[in-house]
Amino acid sequence: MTDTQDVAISVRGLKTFFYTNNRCNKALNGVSFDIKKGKTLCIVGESGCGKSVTAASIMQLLPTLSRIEEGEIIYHSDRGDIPLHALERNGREMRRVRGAEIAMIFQDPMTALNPVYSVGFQIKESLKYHTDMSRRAAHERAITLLTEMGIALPEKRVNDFPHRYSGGMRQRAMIAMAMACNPKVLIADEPTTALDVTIQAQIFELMDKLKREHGTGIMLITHDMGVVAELADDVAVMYMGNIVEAGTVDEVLRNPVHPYTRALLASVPVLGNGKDQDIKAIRGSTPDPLNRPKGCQFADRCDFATAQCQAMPDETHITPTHRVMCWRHEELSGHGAQ
Ligand SMILES: Nc1ncnc2c1ncn2[C@@H]1O[C@H](COP(=O)(O)OP(=O)(O)OP(=O)(O)O)[C@@H](O)[C@H]1O
Repeated sequence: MTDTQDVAISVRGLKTFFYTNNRCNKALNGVSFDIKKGKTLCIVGESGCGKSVTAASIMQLLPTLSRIEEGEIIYHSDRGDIPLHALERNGREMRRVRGAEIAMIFQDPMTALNPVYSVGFQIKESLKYHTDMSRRAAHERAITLLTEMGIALPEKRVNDFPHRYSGGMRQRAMIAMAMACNPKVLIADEPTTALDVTIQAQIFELMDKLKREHGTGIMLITHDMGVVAELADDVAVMYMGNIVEAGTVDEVLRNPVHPYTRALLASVPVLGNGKDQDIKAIRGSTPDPLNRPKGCQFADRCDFATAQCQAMPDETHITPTHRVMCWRHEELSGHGAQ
C-alpha cells in the first residue's frame, strides 16, 4: 500500500460480526485500506455493504451486539502507533482520540449535537475536555469555527440552541464541532445526503479545505459517484462486507475491473454525458446477510460469473495501488496481474 508516514489510519484484515438471535452476520469480512494524510478516501457501495460498520469499528462506536473479531486498526498518531481495535470502547485512550484526533460527522447532525445545549457550549465543552484552552479562548475559537463554516452573525449564533439553526447550518455546526480540535482524521458518513446541492457543495468545499490546509485524512462514505469523481483521491468499493476493488480515483473510475464496480458506475448518470445515457440498474438484489453465498458474493448478479466463482476469489494487485477481488480480473482489466 503506501509509506506508513503518509498514512493516518491503516486497517488490515478487519472482521466485524453482528450476533443476533444466535445467528452471525459477518458484516465486515476481512477489510483492508489506508486513510492517508491530506487525502480523501471515498467508500462506496450499496446499502448494507458495511460502510457504516467500517466507520463505527474505527471509532469504537459499534452497537453492543457486534464486535471486532479479527484484524487491526492502527492510528499512526504523533505520539506513536495506537491499536484502536484493541482499545476499550470507552476507556481513557479511546476517549482521548475520539472527537479530538479522529472526528466523525454524520448524515443526521442531531446524532452529534445535543438539543439541550447551545451550539457554542458544545464546541467549548469539546475544547475544554481535549485541550487546556481557557474559557475565553474556547469562546473565541467557537466563534472563529462558526465563521469559517460560513455561519452568519457567529457572535450571536454561538449562543443559539441547535433547533434555532436550519438543516444546513446544523450540519455546518456539527462540522465546526468536529473540527474544533483540528483532528488528524475526519470520518464522514453520508454527511450531505439530506441537504440541497448548494449547501452540499459548501460542505464539500469545507472538507476539501481541511484536507489542503490542515493535512486532515478524510474517509468519506457516499452513495454518490459524482461526489467520488469530484472529491476522492482514493476509492474503495464495498460489497457484502468485502472491498471488491480499490485504487486511486482515476484507476477505479477510468479502468473499473470488478463487474460490481462496472455495474455501479453504469447505474448512475455521468455528468457531461447528456440526457440520453444508457443507465442500467444492477440486476438482482444483495444476498441475505445471514445466509451468504459461499464464494464471490456478487456471482449471482454478475454477467461474467463462471463455476470458479463459487469459491471466494483472492485479492489481486493490477497495479501497486489498484486491487480487485475477482477471478476474471485478467480478462476484465485487459492485462495480466503484476
Ligand atoms: N445495529 C445493527 N444490528 C444488526 N445488524 C446491523 C446493525 N447495523 C448494521 N448491521 C448489519 O451490518 C451489515 C452492514 O451494514 P452497514 O450499516 O454498515 O451498511 P451500509 O453500507 O452503511 O449501508 P447504508 O448505505 O444503508 O448505510 C448489514 O448486513 C447490516 O444489516
